[in-house]
Amino acid sequence: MPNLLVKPQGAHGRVSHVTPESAGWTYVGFDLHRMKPGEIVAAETGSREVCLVWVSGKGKATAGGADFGVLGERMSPFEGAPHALYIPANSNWSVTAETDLELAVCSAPGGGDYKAKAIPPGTHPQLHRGKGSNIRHVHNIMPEDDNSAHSLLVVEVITPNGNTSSYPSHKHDRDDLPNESLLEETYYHRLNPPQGFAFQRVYTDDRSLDEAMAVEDGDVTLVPRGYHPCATIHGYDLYYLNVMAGPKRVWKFHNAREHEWLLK
Ligand SMILES: O=C(O)C[C@@H](O)[C@H](O)C(=O)CO
Repeated sequence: MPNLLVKPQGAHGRVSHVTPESAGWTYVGFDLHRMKPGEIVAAETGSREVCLVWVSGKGKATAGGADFGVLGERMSPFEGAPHALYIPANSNWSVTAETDLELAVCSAPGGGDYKAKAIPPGTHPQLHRGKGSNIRHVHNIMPEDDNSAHSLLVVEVITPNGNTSSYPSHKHDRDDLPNESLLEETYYHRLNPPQGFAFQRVYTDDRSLDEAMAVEDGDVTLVPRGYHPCATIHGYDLYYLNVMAGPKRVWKFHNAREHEWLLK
């Protein structure tokens, strides 16, 4: 099985590159580009649909021949909501950086009759989940109820320092609706301030998979199956961007029974 902790390669250009082949799975792809003003990244989508997320910085976008203008507002993922752009399969896109730009390219198998669409900040209200030291702040970017994609689900989460998230432990690794859906998932992690770290455990009930990872700024983690809670340490907030996809565009998770009391 591939290593579940993917470190960035350098500080400029395409620093993270996760494909279904490299991850040893079927659906989710994730790239992270760090661009300088004037640099261009462009691609054909082919059989996959794509959601571009302006993690930080500004850039001019075109998709499928349409001009979407300059997108991006925030200069840090810890400040406000993101701009994003959905592009269906069999199309193309380009982004020209106007400032230093941290651009995420989230992808999954395409299909259906979907149109390229900008997703500006405020499209989905910010959610606050959990209680006490399990409070975290959620910006949905492409949630399942928006009916605007074939298989991609995209969300970002801020976990304040000292808190947990993706917790109590839950999983989504069985195609058994209405009880549970099967979704692969990537996490793109940022820390504030950046010298910090956090932890993520990926594990199954039988512990045939059980990895505890120290996560640093810019790391990507892979969740092929199993529970995947995160924990931050005092002084360091954690941002992550999740990409999920599977055979059905439904996020139906199963809570670890032994921790469900925390929800009562
Ligand atoms: O609520 C959270 O803490 C975020 C998680 O739900 C995260 O998006 C995830 O684990 C999705 O399965």
